[in-house]
Amino acid sequence: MKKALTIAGSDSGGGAGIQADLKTMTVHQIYAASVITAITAQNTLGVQDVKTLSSKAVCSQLESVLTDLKFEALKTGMLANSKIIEVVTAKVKKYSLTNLVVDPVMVATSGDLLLKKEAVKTYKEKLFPLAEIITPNLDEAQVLADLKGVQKNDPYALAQELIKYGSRYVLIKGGHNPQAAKNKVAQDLLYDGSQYWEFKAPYLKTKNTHGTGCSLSAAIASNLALGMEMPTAVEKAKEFISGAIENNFEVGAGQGPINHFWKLK
Ligand SMILES: Nc1ncnc2c1ncn2[C@@H]1O[C@H](COP(=O)(O)OP(=O)(O)OP(=O)(O)O)[C@@H](O)[C@H]1O
Ligand SMILES: Cc1ncc(COP(=O)(O)O)c(N)n1
Repeated sequence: MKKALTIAGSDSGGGAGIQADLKTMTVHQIYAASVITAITAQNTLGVQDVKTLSSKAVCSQLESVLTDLKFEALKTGMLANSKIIEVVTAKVKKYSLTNLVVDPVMVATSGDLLLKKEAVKTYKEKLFPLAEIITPNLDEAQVLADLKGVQKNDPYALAQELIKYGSRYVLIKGGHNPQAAKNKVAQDLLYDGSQYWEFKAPYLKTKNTHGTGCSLSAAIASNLALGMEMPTAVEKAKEFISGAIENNFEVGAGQGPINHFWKLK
């Protein structure tokens, strides 16, 4: 049994965060362990409250799992602030962890902030250089790259800028790209500093996409744990997400979750 670790926030509504990661890893037949960074009071309508754990509490969870379990891959989701990013960085170094997938979560689908502004710099300087891949959505890529003019909306320019921070791959997710709904294509762009890979899927018209970003990065980490090369890991993860969005179901009155279980069909 391959093992993967998620370091992320809890979504009490079960659609995103740690809960989405555990479901995703489980349906990929990966043994999943979790380190919780924050407890969000959240449902399909939004985030009602956030309690961020101390970096000490995150540190002791990491020590517990890393002194005992050996992981083939890990992912980070909501890291909330600079101190937590620094603790994660220190442990990745101390335990020589490989196959690190960094999903730089900043804002929930509902628009609620999940990262302190000061932490953007820490991500870029400390954690990105250790990552095998970073997976920002278009909005996050824009904040991280800080480009001006037309380049701001260009995934190719954004990928070229972000690869400079030292991750091996950059994946710019296109679900929030206004072009996606217009052209009816959800396109993600992978870049390794010299080659581009475009991953396309039909853009599905549904409000139930809560947790897509978390689940995509957890699926990439699962596929890396299973031994896939990065382009294949992303291709398979994208197939998984497209199926999970297509098979979504109604939970709650707002933006509902995707259906992780379709993979078991
Ligand atoms: N309506 C859609 N139809 C098809 N694929 C989609 C749709 N929305 C998002 N995706 C895909 O889902 C994955 C997550 O992309 P997105 O850009 O939404 O990331 P995110 O913003 O981090 O996720 P979230 O919406 O959970 O915050 C990508 O592979 C993207 O192409
Ligand atoms: C704890 C937590 N982590 C991540 C997200 C982002 O997911 P989404 O953008 O789909 O709301 C979230 N809403 N909550």
